Amino acid sequence: MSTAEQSGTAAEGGNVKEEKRTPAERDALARQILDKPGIAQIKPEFILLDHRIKISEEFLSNKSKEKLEASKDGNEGETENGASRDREEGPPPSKRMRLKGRNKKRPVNTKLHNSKKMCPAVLHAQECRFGESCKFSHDIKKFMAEKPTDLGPVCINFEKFGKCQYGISCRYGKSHISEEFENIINEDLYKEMQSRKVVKNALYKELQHKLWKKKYDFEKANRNTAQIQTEVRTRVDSEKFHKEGQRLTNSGNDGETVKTETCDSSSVDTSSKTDNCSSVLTSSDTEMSDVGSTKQSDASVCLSDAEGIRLRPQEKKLIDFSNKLYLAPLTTVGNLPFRRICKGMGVDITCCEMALATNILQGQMSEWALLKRHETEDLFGVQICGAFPDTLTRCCQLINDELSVDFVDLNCGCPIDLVFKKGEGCALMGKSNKFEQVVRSMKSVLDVPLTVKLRTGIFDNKNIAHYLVPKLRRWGASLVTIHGRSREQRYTRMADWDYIDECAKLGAPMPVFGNGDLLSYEDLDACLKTSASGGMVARGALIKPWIFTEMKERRHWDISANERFDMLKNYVNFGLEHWGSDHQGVENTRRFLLEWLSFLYRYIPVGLLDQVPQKINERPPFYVGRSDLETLLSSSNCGDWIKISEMLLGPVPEEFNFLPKHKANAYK
Ligand SMILES: Cc1cc2nc3c(=O)[nH]c(=O)nc-3n(C[C@H](O)[C@H](O)[C@H](O)COP(=O)(O)O)c2cc1C
Repeated sequence: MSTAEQSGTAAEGGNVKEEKRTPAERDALARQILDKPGIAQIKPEFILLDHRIKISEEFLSNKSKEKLEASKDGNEGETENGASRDREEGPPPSKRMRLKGRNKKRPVNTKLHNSKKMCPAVLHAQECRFGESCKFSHDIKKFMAEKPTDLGPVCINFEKFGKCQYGISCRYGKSHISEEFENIINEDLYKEMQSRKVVKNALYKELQHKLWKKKYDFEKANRNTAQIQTEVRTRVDSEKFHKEGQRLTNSGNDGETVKTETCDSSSVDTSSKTDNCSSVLTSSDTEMSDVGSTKQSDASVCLSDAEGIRLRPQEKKLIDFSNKLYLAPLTTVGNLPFRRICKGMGVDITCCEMALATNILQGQMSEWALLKRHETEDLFGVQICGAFPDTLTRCCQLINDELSVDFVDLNCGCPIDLVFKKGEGCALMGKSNKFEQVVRSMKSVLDVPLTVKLRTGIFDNKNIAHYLVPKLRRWGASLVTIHGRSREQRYTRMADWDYIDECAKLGAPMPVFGNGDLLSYEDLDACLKTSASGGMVARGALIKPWIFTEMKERRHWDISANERFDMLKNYVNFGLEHWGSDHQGVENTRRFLLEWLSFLYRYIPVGLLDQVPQKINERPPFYVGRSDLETLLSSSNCGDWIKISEMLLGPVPEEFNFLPKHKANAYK
């Protein structure tokens, strides 16, 4: 039985018999639960057998109070939004249900009807060019009369930038909307902030049009890709020819076939078990020719540019990645406001969420939004994902020429079917020749370092990263990060740090970062005892962003619930800055906050633990915090996350629904 199943069974027992137990029996059961392996060691006095979170009424919105009343009448099973249940209620879901994926059929976010939105032109005191046919409201008085009451007295955008661009539609408009419904501007502050460029990498209209009309000049990328593709293909053909000749000679001699290393010249053989790294070290005959060809092509590609001044390899920007703390790219949750929180907690390297190269090349606004960089992000990279050398190289040229980034990361770890089946993400690991073309071509158009994020391999027990790491060094990667699990494993097992160690040795002197299960400074210490040059933190940062402070100061921080709540307030303010302070901005901020809360609740306060540190895959029994707020923050109940969002962003709109997007927030 798995750890999670064990804990589930124990807790279920607790729920069913709760009414009939004496205090002594309850205590005994609590200890029994605690003694189970894989369960976080919470001090017995905090263990709660009745799992319903008790929250002071002051924290509850009117809607929540109504729901609470309803639940007292017996409708306890469903949470506030009717979407999720307490994790120990009812029979455990079948394997099929668990594997089904929660993000299918997720409820769609409710959107305000266009007639209830102000026309953007009117908002900015301009004339609307659509006139009568405009689908938005032009009636300012009606709009203001119907507008719900403000969510707070202070608008973060007005306070920080001297002007709130959401004008009268701002949900915190009291501070900057005059009695005549005009948007007040603090001119001095506004001018100062305009010149500062707090957020970089926005897509401007002219560039978007060029991309839409396919008028951007990708000559450099196209030329380099074609040249490198020809080189790789010629080498592969000559190797094939050579091998075939050898095979014929040998079969002519004594009938034996010769087994040769397939890794350099063809697709990585993912069907054979390749756990022994020594084979890579000894099969270096092709390595030498590889090194030669890479060097030669790099030189020719980088120095043959006639159109302008190009950087020679030794002039390109170098980054010393070693011993830096790296916040992993995190789709949906690793947004700019969250990265600002982590910067405040001491992280060194930040990276944007994975962006698809094809969408960037098409000038899609939503994809470009992922590439935005805040001024506090002093070592910042963008992560791109794609399948083909030409698209990825063009995307790199665009990033290199138009954006402010310190490095570009190639995603070769994404396991999801949608990406994998297109030959992107993790699939590149299984195509050695294509992988070489991709990395060398991308590298050839970049003036900043190229980094690569890998998994141990595609299939369980068939590790292939050790083949690829030395090659990536030769192809020009400046850093490789290895997530110590295969695509097939997802999060079902602990990351394999011994294997990461072996790969890091093979990659030297190129730095190799380890990634997987880091949740405390002790975990980082263990990581740095391997040959890895540093650690990348993913879920650990979502569960406790102050992990970076703990790692830097080498201590456990018994952070109070109030401090954690203040952190959420900061996040919400960053969110209103980033997504906007009008209705849509508030609801976007709420949605991303809820996604984050679906990880954050897993933090167990240090002061409650019998055994420090908390481990990432340990599931705690139900417990009470040292205050109502601490208890609320530890709730795994989706309805409680919504309550927290209401404490920060006011009541949810009617028919509000939420289901977390990522399955990785579950213990299994
Ligand atoms: C919510 C979530 C989103 C992720 N998004 C990305 C991503 O966009 N790009 C990527 O390379 N890895 C992504 N990952 C994988 C993580 O970067 C990391 O490799 C993995 O979670 C293992 O690290 P951990 O054990 O510290 O969580 C994501 C992981 C999670 C949990």
